[in-house]
Amino acid sequence: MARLIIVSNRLPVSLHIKDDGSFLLTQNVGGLATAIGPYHKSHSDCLWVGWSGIEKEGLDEGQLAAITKEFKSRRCVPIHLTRDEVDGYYGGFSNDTLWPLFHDFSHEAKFSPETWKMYQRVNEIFCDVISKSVRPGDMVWIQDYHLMLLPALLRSRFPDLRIGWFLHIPFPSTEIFRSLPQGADLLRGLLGADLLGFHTVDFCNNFLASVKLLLGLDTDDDGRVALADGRHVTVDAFPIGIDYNLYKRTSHSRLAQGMRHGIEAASGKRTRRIISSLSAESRAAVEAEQKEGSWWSHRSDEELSELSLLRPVVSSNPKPNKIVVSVDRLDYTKGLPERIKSFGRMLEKYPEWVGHVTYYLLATPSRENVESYRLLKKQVDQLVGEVNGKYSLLSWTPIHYITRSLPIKPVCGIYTAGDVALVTPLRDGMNLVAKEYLSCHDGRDGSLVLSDMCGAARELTDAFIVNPYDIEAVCDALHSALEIDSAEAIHRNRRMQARLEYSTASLWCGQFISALRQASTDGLSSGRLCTAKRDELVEQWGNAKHKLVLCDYDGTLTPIVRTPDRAHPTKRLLDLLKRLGSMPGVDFAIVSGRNRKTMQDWFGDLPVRLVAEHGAWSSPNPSSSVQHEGNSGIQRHDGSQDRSWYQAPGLPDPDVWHPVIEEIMDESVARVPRSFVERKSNTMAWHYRMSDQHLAFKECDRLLHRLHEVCSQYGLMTMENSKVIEVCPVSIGKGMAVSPLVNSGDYDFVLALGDDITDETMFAVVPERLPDHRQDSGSSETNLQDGDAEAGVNEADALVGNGPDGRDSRSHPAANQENGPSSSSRNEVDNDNGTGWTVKVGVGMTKARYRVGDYGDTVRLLGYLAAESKARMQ
Ligand SMILES: O=P(O)(O)OC[C@H]1O[C@H](O[C@H]2O[C@H](CO)[C@@H](O)[C@H](O)[C@H]2O)[C@H](O)[C@@H](O)[C@@H]1O
Ligand SMILES: O=c1ccn([C@@H]2O[C@H](COP(=O)(O)OP(=O)(O)O)[C@@H](O)[C@H]2O)c(=O)[nH]1
Repeated sequence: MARLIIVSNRLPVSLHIKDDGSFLLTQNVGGLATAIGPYHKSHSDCLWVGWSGIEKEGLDEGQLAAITKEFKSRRCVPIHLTRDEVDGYYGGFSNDTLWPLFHDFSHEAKFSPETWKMYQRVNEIFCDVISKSVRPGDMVWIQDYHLMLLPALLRSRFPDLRIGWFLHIPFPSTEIFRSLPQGADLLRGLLGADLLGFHTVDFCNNFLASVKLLLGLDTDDDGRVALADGRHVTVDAFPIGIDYNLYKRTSHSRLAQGMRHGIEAASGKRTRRIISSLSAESRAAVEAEQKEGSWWSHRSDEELSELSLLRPVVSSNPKPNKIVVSVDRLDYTKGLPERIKSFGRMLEKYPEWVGHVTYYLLATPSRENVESYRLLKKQVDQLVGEVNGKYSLLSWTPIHYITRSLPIKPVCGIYTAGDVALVTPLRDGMNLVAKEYLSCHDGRDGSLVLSDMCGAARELTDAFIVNPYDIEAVCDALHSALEIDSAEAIHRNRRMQARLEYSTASLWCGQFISALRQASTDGLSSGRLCTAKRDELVEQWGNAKHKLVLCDYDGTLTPIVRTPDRAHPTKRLLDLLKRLGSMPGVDFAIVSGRNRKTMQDWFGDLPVRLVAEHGAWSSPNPSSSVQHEGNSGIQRHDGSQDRSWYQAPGLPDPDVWHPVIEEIMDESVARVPRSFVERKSNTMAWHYRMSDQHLAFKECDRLLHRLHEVCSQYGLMTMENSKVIEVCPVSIGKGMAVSPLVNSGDYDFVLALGDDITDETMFAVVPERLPDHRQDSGSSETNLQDGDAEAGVNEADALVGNGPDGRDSRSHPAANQENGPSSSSRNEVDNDNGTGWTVKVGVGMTKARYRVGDYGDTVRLLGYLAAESKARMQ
C-alpha cells in the first residue's frame, strides 16, 4: 500500500514553548484536522508536513532540532520559517492576494512582487523538506492555496511521485483569475499534480477555463488536462463533509444542552412565569398595540416602560419567541454587515418580531493584524450597535454579539438553540457551519437560511437559499424560516441530513485518497465516473420508481484477497446491502461466480436476489413478491426455509464431466506450487493467485490447451479471469441469468456493477434503452427462457469482443481454436489494479458505462444511492 504524505500550511497540532522551555503539543481543531486527522492517526506510516507555527528567529539549531523531534512524536514534520517568510508567504501573498481574489473580492487584493517572491521561496522550502522524506511509491496530498507551486516543484524532482492537491476555497472565474499577474505560474505549478480537487463542479470548470485561457490547454470529456510531456492531470470535485455523528452527539452533551437552555431562557423562549403576573390592562394594551402594528406611539410613560419591559415574554403575542444563530470567523467573505442589515430590516419590515426574536451572533476574531479585518470588525461592531440601539427593549436585546473563539461544545449549544441558522457568506468554498447546524438538529426542526454563494448550497438544496447581497431577500427568507411549520422544517431537514450523514469528512478523505491512488502519469482512467456524472446517476436513481441493481461480488463489493474464503463480507457491507435490499422500489441482485453454499451462508438472510456459479443457480429475494424464475428452473431447497434455489435448465451432468476436468486441473496443481482447484456443483476453477506468476502463466497456456481438447464434447467452455481459469457449461452465464429480470419491463432504471470479464455478459444484456412498458405488461412473471434469445445475442456480443476495451471477454471453445489466449491478454484481463465498471440505463436515457477505481468506489456509490433513497423517502 502506497504511503501518504499530507502537506498543509498548518500542522494538525500546535507546539507551545512553556516558561521553563519545555514543550506542549495541543491538537488543532477545524475542518482539515477533522477530515484528514483520523486517516493520519490510524495509518502509522502517514506523515504530515507543515509550518511549525513558531518563528525561527531567536531559536538556535539545537532548539529547532528539539522542536522537530517533538513534532515527530506525532508523525508531523515541521517547516521552520522566519517572520519575514511567514509575513510574505502567508500574511502577504496567500491572505492578501490569493484569498480576496479567489473569493471575488478583487478590490481587497494587494499585488506585491515582494510577497510573491516569498511565496515562491516558501514553496521551495516545503519542497526541500518533503524531498527528504519521500520514498519510492509514496503519494503526496497537498492542501490549499498556500502551496500552489509545490506540485510542479516536487514533480521536477520526482517524475513518478503521485501528487494530489485540494483547494479548500473557491476557484474564481477566469475574468478574476486572469487579473493575477502570476496566474499562469500558479497554474503551471498546479499542473505538476496528477489529481486536482475542488469543492464543486463549478470551481473545477473555472479552473479548467483558466487553464485554457492562460495556458491554451484543452480538457477531455473525463476532466483531464493533457500536457505536452504526455502526462494527464485529472480535475474533479470532492465536496468536503463533516463528522456528522460527532456534531449530533455533541449537541446532546450536557454542556451544549445547558447552553441551549441558557440561550432559550435569556431570549425569553423558556421563561413564562412572569406572564402570569401581568395585569389585565397591560395584557390588553400589549394586544392592542400588536394589532395596530405601530408601537411606542400614543403611549403614556408608564405604559411604555411596562410594555418595553414585558414585551418579550408576553404569551398573547401570536409570535412565539425565537432564536436566530450564526457562527463565523470575522472575515469579509462571510457577509456579516449585509446579514446584520438584513436582520435589522426584518425587525423593521415585520415588527411583530420585535421583542420575539433574538440573534446570537458568534463572530470569532480572525487575522486581526490585517488592516481590512480590523476595519471589518469596526463596521460589524457599529452595525450591531445600530440595530441594538434602535430596537432594544429594557429586557430584550435583538443581537447577542460574541467575539470570542469557542470550542465545539458551546458552538453546538448555539446551533442547538437556534430556530434558524443564518449562514450567508458572500463567497465560501464549502461552509461547514451550515452542515454542522443541520447535524445538531438531527430529527428536529430548525431552519437553515443559506447563501447561494457557497459550495454547501450545491448540496443543501432544501435550505432557504438566498443571494446574500440582497438585503430584502434575506430579510424575507429569514421571516419565512422563522414562520415555517415545524413538520415542514423536519421534513426538509431530514432530506438534507440523510445525505450529510453519508457524505462525511472521512468519506471525502477516503474518496480523494482512493482517486489519488489510481492516478498515474495517464491521469485517472478514461470513462471514469467523475463527481458530476455520479451526481447525475444518483439523481436518476432518485427519480426512478422501480430500480434493479445487478451487482457482482468479488472485486466489486469486496477486495480481491489471497484465498476465496477470506473474502467474507464485512458487517458494514451486509448492513448496506440489507438497507438497499429493503428499500421500496429497489430490487437488488448479487450476481456471482461463487458457489451456492457460500452465497447462501453469506447472503442468505438478506432481502436480495442471489445468482451463484455464474448463473447455474439463482434464488429470488424471499421478501419480494415478484419472481422471474418461472417454471424453467429446477427448484431445490437446501435447508433454508425462506430461500428457494433454482438450477438453470439443460446443464451437462457434473458427475460425467467433473472427474475429467478435475484430473486435468490436478495436473496443473502438481506443476504449479500453491495453486489449487475449487470445486463447485456446476463449475470448476483452477486458482493461481498465490503462485509464482511466471510459472503460472506458462501453465495457463498448457492448461487451456488441454481443457479445449475436452470441453466442447461435454458442452463446457473455459473462462479466464483474475488469476483463475474456470470451466463451466456453455449454457450458463451471468448475462443469461439476469436477462429475464432486465427484460421484464418492471424497471425504469437498471444499474449493473462488476469488475471482471464474467460481468461483461451481464453488462451486455442491459439494453441500450429501457422500454417503458411497465404500464401495459400484463404479468410481471417472466419465464427464464423468454429472455434467452436476446441474452444469447448480447452474450455473443460480449464473446466477440464488445468488452470494455474491445477485448475478447471469454474463452469460448470455438473462439479459442483460432485465437488461443496469450499471456499478454492474460495480463490485460487481470484487474488487480482495480478497475470496476458501472453500467446504467433507464427509461428515457441511453445506456451509459463508467469506470470506477475499485470495490471501495462501488461500495461508496451504493452508499450514495442508499442515502438518496433515504432522503427521498422523507
Ligand atoms: O463473480 P464473482 O463474485 O466476482 O466471483 C468470481 C470468483 O470469485 C472468487 O475468486 C476470486 O476471489 C478470491 C477472493 O478474493 C480470490 O482469492 C481469487 O483469486 C479470485 O479469483 C471465487 O473463488 C470464484 O469461485 C468465483 O468464480
Ligand atoms: O468560535 C468558533 C467559530 C467557528 N468554529 C468552527 O470553525 C469552522 C468554520 O468552518 P467554515 O467552513 O464554516 O468556515 P471557514 O472559517 O473555514 O472559512 C466550523 O467547523 C466551526 O464549527 C469553532 O469551532 N469555534
